[in-house]
Amino acid sequence: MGEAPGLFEGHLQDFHLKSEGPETAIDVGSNKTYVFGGMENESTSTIGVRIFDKSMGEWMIPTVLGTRPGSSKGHSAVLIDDERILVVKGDSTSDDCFWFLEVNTAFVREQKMRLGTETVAWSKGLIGEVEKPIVISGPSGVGKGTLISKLMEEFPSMFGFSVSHTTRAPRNKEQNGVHYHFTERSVMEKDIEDVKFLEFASVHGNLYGTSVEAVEVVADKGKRCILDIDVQGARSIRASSLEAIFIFVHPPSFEELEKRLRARGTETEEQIQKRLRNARTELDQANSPGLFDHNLVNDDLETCYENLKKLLGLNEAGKTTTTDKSLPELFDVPLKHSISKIDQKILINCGTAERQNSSRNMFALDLSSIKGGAPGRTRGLNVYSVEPSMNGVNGTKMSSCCLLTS
Ligand SMILES: Nc1nc2c(ncn2[C@@H]2O[C@H](COP(=O)(O)OP(=O)(O)O)[C@@H](O)[C@H]2O)c(=O)[nH]1
Ligand SMILES: Nc1ncnc2c1ncn2[C@@H]1O[C@H](COP(=O)(O)OP(=O)(O)O)[C@@H](O)[C@H]1O
Repeated sequence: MGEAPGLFEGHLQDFHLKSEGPETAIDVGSNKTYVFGGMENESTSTIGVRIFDKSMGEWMIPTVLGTRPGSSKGHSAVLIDDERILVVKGDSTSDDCFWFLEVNTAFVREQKMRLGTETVAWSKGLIGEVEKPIVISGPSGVGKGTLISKLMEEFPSMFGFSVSHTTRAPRNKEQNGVHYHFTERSVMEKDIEDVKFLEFASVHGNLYGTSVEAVEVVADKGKRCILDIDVQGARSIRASSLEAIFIFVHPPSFEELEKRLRARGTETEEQIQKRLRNARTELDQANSPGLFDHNLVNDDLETCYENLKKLLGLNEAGKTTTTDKSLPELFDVPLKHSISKIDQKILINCGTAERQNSSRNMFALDLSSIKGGAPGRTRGLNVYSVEPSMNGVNGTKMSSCCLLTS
């Protein structure tokens, strides 16, 4: 904390402030100016964030949540609404140029209360429609893993598994980083403190959790995320900003569940007993109002799998289209570019002397399409190329114009 450096004196009211070096300042409300740029510190290479509180005349260094953008030699920024700022990284491609700094979303407000510090959260913007993640819950031994494996095998380009963290010991054939990230309890507890998990729960005596990164990795590949988590985790996800489809898998009978658990041969008798006790509670909770969207009974495996595909809209035709699914076409955002906000659209002008003949100089980002937010990715960005006109774009008069840095 300290005094505003001379650089900003007299300029802080200016909505689009240009600073020396790769720094940007954006006013949010009448009291705060968010300044970002440079490096956070020598050991991290990311865009740092500071806040100047005008009423107090003090700088604040916020707690920064979410995966951060890599460092950039220049970026532009614009205030979207009183909840978030869009930062466009220069000298990058469209799969890594849109970053949202959440300053007052529900998630950020909640974390501010919890941490007792000024807090912001980064959320990377992903172009294109990504379908909602799928949460699959059900008692131990019901066949969740078997169903998920079948889905991933049949549709490898469509689905990606969210690899959870757990403190339980690996089973014989389980690989670290593939089935789970096997973790020490103390490490996982620290990561939970540092808000690295979307959700976590104590299940059968061990900690399990979905890290923000586990979901982001899948989203970044343009795949639909599948989460195999318990009922407590499903509840937490329901309450979070991650919109998902919730499926509960039932056994045909309690006896059959016990038979499968024993036949799997991965647990000791004591662990089997614990899992069976917990299964009764989980089965009771399957009917909690508003929690699960779909219930499946895994009696005959093939029938259950077909039903799962049906409820996910995967018929033979779907299979053909989804296998051909490709990521959106990439475009470059040069270091020198500018952005402007017009109603619910952001215009990105990539026009430079060298690129004057390029037909792909001007892009529009439709803000009305954005979904989700921190922690995780802001999905479904609709970006398209537009023709500039004398009076703005397609006759729309440009309002605020934003800075570019270099
Ligand atoms: N809340 C939560 N539960 C999880 C997570 N990962 C796995 N689980 C659940 O933990 C329970 C135990 O999983 P596991 O030890 O692999 O045993 P299994 O269900 O018998 O295969 C299952 O109900 C999983 O759905 C997670 O990240 N979060
Ligand atoms: N419909 C089914 N009929 C018979 N056995 C099944 C069926 N579905 C799964 N299994 C078997 O039951 C055991 C438990 O399945 P698994 O997928 O590990 O359950 P979960 O992931 O829910 O703990 C495995 O040995 C699996 O092969």
